[in-house]
Amino acid sequence: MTKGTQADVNPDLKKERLKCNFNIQEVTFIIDGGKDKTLQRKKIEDVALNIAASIDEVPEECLNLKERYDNAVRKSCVYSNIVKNELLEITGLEALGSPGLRRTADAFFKDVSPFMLHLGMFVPTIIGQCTPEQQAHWLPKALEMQIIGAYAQTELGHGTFIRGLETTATYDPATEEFVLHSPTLTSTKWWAGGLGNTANHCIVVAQLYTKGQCHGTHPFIVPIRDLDTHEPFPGVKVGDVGIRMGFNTADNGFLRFNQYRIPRENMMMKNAKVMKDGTYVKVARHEKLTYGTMVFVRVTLVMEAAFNLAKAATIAVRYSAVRRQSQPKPGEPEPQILDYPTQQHKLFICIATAHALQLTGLWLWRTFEAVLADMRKGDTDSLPELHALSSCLKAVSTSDSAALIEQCRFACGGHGYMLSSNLPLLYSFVTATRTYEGDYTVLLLQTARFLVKAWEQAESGKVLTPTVAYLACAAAKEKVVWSDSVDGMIRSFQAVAAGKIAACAENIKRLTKTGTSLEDAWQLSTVRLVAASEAHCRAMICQAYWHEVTRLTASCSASVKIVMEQLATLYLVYWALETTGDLLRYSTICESELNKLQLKYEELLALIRPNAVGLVDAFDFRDEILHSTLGAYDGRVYERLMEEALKSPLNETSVQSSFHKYIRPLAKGKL
Ligand SMILES: CCCCCCCCCCCCCCCCCC(=O)SCCNC(=O)CCNC(=O)[C@H](O)C(C)(C)COP(=O)(O)OP(=O)(O)OC[C@H]1O[C@@H](n2cnc3c(N)ncnc32)[C@H](O)[C@@H]1OP(=O)(O)O
Ligand SMILES: Cc1cc2nc3c(=O)[nH]c(=O)nc-3n(C[C@H](O)[C@H](O)[C@H](O)COP(=O)(O)OP(=O)(O)OC[C@H]3O[C@@H](n4cnc5c(N)ncnc54)[C@H](O)[C@@H]3O)c2cc1C
Repeated sequence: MTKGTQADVNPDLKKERLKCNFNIQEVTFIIDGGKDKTLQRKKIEDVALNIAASIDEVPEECLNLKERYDNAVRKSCVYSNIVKNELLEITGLEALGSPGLRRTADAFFKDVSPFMLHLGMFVPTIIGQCTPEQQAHWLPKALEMQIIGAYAQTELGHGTFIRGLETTATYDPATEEFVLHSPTLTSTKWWAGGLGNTANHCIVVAQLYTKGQCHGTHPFIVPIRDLDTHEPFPGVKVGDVGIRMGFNTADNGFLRFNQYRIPRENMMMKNAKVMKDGTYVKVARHEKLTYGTMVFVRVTLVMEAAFNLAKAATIAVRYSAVRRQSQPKPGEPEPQILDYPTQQHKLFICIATAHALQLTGLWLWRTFEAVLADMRKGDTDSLPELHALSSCLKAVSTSDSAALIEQCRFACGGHGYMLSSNLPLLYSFVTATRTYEGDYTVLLLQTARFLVKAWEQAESGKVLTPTVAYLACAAAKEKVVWSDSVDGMIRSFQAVAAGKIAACAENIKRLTKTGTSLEDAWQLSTVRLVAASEAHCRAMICQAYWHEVTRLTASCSASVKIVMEQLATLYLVYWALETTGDLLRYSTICESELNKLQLKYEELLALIRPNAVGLVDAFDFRDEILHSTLGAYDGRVYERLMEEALKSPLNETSVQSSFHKYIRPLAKGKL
């Protein structure tokens, strides 16, 4: 963070920091995943952010669309040189996925880099879908930025239903080439980040045809523009998809092929091959391994959701400590808005959710690495559970994060609406995560498939995988008695999830018994299935969050343990109160226990209040990364709002030319 001199800091924020009763650094280490990780992140931030060339003279939002894109490309080039020359030196390939890199990217780009998908999906797909020989060919070029890539899977007509993609890649053994073709308007590739004007290569997901037979979708690396002139190759039509709600510097593009040829070797052949004579050979043991990049990105998106929510919470909590408004007690000074319990209700759940998602995200990452290690040995048994886990966690984390970032904006009143607060841009960026890399509903329904199967296994007494092991108790019809202890609350969330899954399974059974097809019975149950999947995910987050807090604070100072447990308990109580209908239905909770729970929640708000600023300081965001007039470390909110306002192009002259052209003639009756 950029601390400045103490003299510059807003006096209310100074007092807040004196009130904080725990060691902030210890909490930072927990959030980062360990002291070593914090040190590495800070080193990456120091190296990257010392480069002055990235600083914008005019705020990004004051530039027109084309200027914004050009500026984003300029900064992307500066930034990729830093990554290539400095950061990869520090940590090797690991730097690409490091939180340090993710954070410094935000210091450079208030919106999104047009290179984001190059690092975020093009490089990971090369690593995940290429043979070692192919990797040796493509990876150095991509890391050296000799080629820039995008990931074009979605089409105008299909995003969710991958099996319905229409782009074809037909093998021609005579020339040992694939012929890429876009047979219809709806087969046009659409949305790929970096594709519109920036990328010269693209991973294209297309239906593979060889020897007259379709083998389903496969990924190909496709050169689309000349490396020197950057002109699209003949047979390639590429461009920008038009202005979007956010992501306007991400260069999302469209792409069409007209019988466009690429060498056979450009098929990514780790999981399936086409031999020179056109023979198709399946290498992978699991049907869905070509979906691997999506699983990887979904796993990373859970921590991405935590990261963005932590930024919004930092902005809103610091602002709420500085802002004073209203006079609840006559004759007394106006209170800091952070003193209002309703404001605490809006904001403390944001801090707790950022912790919950970060710690669950770290746990998910370790699970992902373990599954990858198994798969390297040829064992794909845990892939279905990873897919189920990553699908629901991606859906719920991105949805919660977007909703709570918007809540942070509301919590900042009118000033939260200013682009200079950074909350609107943050929201437009994060709300897209609910859709991309798998829509919310669609992913919850993927998890639901796994849950219904697990329920059937539980009923027949089979051994269950760890994340659904709780279903065994429910299948044995063991009644859960409500208790407001942490374990009691987690057990009750699990009972809710189990009850909902059981109701779905029963509904499907009932419908099929009366002659409805299984597909129709499934469709008729999807509203319940989504709810069951969400309940399962919530129970899992509660369990993982509490488990991680207990584990990680075991060797911490007592005050850190207390504040971390207060936050985690707040998360559980908040969700119990949000889902009282479910708890009344599936546990023994009653009116008096609900009243007790509400009191407990209000007590927790009061307990967390003195540590609120300390808790957001522990996220350890430098001002360059927050980009916010309301959230800077020194709390000079009003000064910064005024400084930013003066940068508006509309303040360059005291009279606009439109006055002479229109307003004056209008007043004189001459228009
Ligand atoms: C310079 C700056 C740098 C800064 C760096 C900053 C980094 C920031 C981080 C962010 C970067 C990334 C940005 C990303 C931008 C967006 C990119 C995209 O959207 S790309 C586009 C993303 N697009 C999407 O996400 C599209 C979403 N759609 C889909 O993924 C699929 O169509 C589907 C999964 C919904 C269905 O697939 P379908 O083939 O129809 O399958 P069925 O339903 O018929 O199920 C059959 C069986 O298969 C099973 N199974 C399924 N999947 C998997 C799996 N992965 N595994 C295992 N199993 C799987 C399933 O469980 C079932 O099993 P069972 O029950 O039978 O046992
Ligand atoms: C900012 C942004 C960046 C993107 N970047 C990329 C990229 O780089 N590369 C890329 O390939 N793609 C990219 N995408 C595309 C993205 O992956 C898709 O938009 C996403 O997967 C959703 O698919 P869709 O647009 O087809 O939505 P649809 O599937 O058409 O969804 C519309 C509605 O239908 C519902 N629906 C669809 N199917 C079902 C079902 N089976 N059951 C119940 N409801 C259903 C959905 O829940 C949703 O409410 C990007 C999208 C955005 C917004």
